[in-house]
Amino acid sequence: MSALPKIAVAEAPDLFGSEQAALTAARAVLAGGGDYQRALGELAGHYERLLRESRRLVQRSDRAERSMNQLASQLAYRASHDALTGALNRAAVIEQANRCLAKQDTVLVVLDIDHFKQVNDSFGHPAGDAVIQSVVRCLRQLLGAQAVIGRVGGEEFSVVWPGLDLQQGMQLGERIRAAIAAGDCPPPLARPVTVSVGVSWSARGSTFEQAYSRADQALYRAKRGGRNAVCAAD
Ligand SMILES: Nc1nc2c(ncn2[C@@H]2O[C@H](COP(=O)(O)OP(=O)(O)OP(=O)(O)O)[C@@H](O)[C@H]2O)c(=O)[nH]1
Repeated sequence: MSALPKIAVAEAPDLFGSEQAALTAARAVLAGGGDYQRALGELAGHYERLLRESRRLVQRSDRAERSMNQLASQLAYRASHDALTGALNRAAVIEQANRCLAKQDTVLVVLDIDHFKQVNDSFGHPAGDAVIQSVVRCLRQLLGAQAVIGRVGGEEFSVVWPGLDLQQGMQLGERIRAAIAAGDCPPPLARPVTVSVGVSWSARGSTFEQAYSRADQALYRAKRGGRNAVCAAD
């Protein structure tokens, strides 16, 4: 069997060739004597340049790290928030609710805009979008920035509130219903919309699916009962 031909591997150029040469020359002077001043001068020149370049590289890498961090937090925000309203998206609501339920009893309020299809049909999809945004704005104003407000479907929203009992949950649901019914939506609607609300209370250790399915059944009863109403889960 014939020997395999040797493949020439190109060596990467030494990025610090001239600095290395100056260092070698300085070492030689140090070991055997010679033109100290010249060797030191060359070394100092290279050292200064290296410092300058290093500073520039460190600044550049700091800038790159800052923009990577910004990008990472933007991506994390987009992955957990609804683009139209800035509310938590469904996956983030599930995560937050399960986290709350693992620690304590929790109330889940689910609300759905009444006759929303008519808004879209009468005023167009962009007006419908503005109504969705106004509902979330109203929830934020009413409940504060710390409240866990989510958009769990097209025109369906949720509020997760740990530590409340069912009666307090019903009061919360009623405050939400009343506040939305009292506020005007942006033009061309320029009148209030209403929401139907379902409220469930779940003991610590329950899952989001259990809490949601009971709140959703209550919401369904609120719709069937005539809308613009709050119902508690059995
Ligand atoms: N503008 C807009 N409309 C949406 C969005 N997501 C869902 N929808 C609309 O929401 C409407 C929901 O209609 P339905 O489920 O029939 O409910 P509804 O008309 O609100 O009636 P009820 O819930 O029974 O009171 C549909 O017309 C969807 O197209 C969205 O992001 N923007």
